[in-house]
Amino acid sequence: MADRVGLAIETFGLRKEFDGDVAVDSVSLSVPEGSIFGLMGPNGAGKSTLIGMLLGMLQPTAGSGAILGRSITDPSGAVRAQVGYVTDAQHLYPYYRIAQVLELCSRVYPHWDAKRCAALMKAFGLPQQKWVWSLSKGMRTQLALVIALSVKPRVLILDEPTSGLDPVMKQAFKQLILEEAATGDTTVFFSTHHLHDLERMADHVAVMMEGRVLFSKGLDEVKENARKIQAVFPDGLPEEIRTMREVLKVEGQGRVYAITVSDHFHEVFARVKAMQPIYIESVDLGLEELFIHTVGKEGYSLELFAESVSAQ
Ligand SMILES: Nc1ncnc2c1ncn2[C@@H]1O[C@H](COP(=O)(O)OP(=O)(O)OP(=O)(O)O)[C@@H](O)[C@H]1O
Repeated sequence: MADRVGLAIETFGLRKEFDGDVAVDSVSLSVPEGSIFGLMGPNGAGKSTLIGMLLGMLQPTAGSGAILGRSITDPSGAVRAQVGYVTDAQHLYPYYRIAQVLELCSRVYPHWDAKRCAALMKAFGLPQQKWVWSLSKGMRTQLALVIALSVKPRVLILDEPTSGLDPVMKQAFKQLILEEAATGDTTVFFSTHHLHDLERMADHVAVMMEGRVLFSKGLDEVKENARKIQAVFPDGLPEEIRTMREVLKVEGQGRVYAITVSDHFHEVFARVKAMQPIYIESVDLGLEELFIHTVGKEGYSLELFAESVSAQ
C-alpha cells in the first residue's frame, strides 16, 4: 500500500460479500487530508459495510485500503489511535457508567484530551453517572461524539451520525463537526441518506448505490466541470452530442436543447460551439440534478435515490 502524502483515506477495489451476496463492490476512493468527505446513498447501498472495513471491524473479501498510509487490515490496529468514529451501532460498553467509559478511553487513547472531553460533556449535558445501557439513541450518539473528538483524531469517521438526534442536537452536532474540520488538522468522512447534508457540510462528495461508488469528486471540481449548455442549432441537434461520453442527458424544448455535462465542461462547450449553434450559453447545474442524471445514466432506479434527494 502506497504511503501517499495528501490522502487521509484511500481504498483500492474494496469488496465485501456476505454469504455470496455483494454488499460493497470494487470501491476505490481517495479522501484528501483536511477534507470533509460526504458519502451519500440510500438504505442498503453499502455505506456502513464500507465504513466497517475502514475501521477494521469487517474483513474485506477483496481489495485493500489505508488510513493515513496504514493498511486498514493492519492487525496491530495502530491506526485506530488517530481515528475517531461514530457509528449507528455504537460499540460502547453497556454495563459501564459514562464516567467509567471516559476513564477507560483516557487510558487507551494516547492523545486523549481531557479538557476537551470535559467541555463537550458540559455542552451536551450528559450525566456522568448514567449507565450506558440506559442512554437514549441520541445520547449514545452524543457520547460517541464526545469520545471521537477527545481522541484528537486526525481522521473522524461518522456513519449517519445525526440519524438519532433531534433537530436542535442535529444542528449542534453539525456545528461541532464543522469546527473540528475548520482546524484543518482533521479529515472528516461521513455517510448520510440526504443530499442536503452533503450540500451543507461536505467539500468532497460521493454517491453510493448497490455497493458501488458512482461518483466521487471535490465540490469545486463539480461546480467547474458539471454544468449545462443551452443551445439552439439551425438544423436541430447534431446527433454526435448525444454520444459524447461527458454528456449525461439531452432535453429539447422547442428549438432549445439543454445538454447536461458531467465532466470537462470547457472542452465540451468548445466542441459544441464549433458546431455553430445560433445561440449558446452555459448554465449552473445543482448537485441534485447532477446526481439524478448520473444515477439514471448508470441504469439505477431513480425512485430509490429520489428519497435521499428530497428528504430533509
Ligand atoms: N452482517 C451482515 N450480514 C449479512 N448481510 C449484511 C450484513 N451487513 C450488511 N449486510 C447487507 O449488505 C448490504 C449493505 O448494507 P449496509 O448496512 O452497508 O448499507 P447502508 O448503505 O449502510 O444502509 P443504511 O443506510 O440502511 O444503513 C445490505 O444488503 C445488507 O443487508
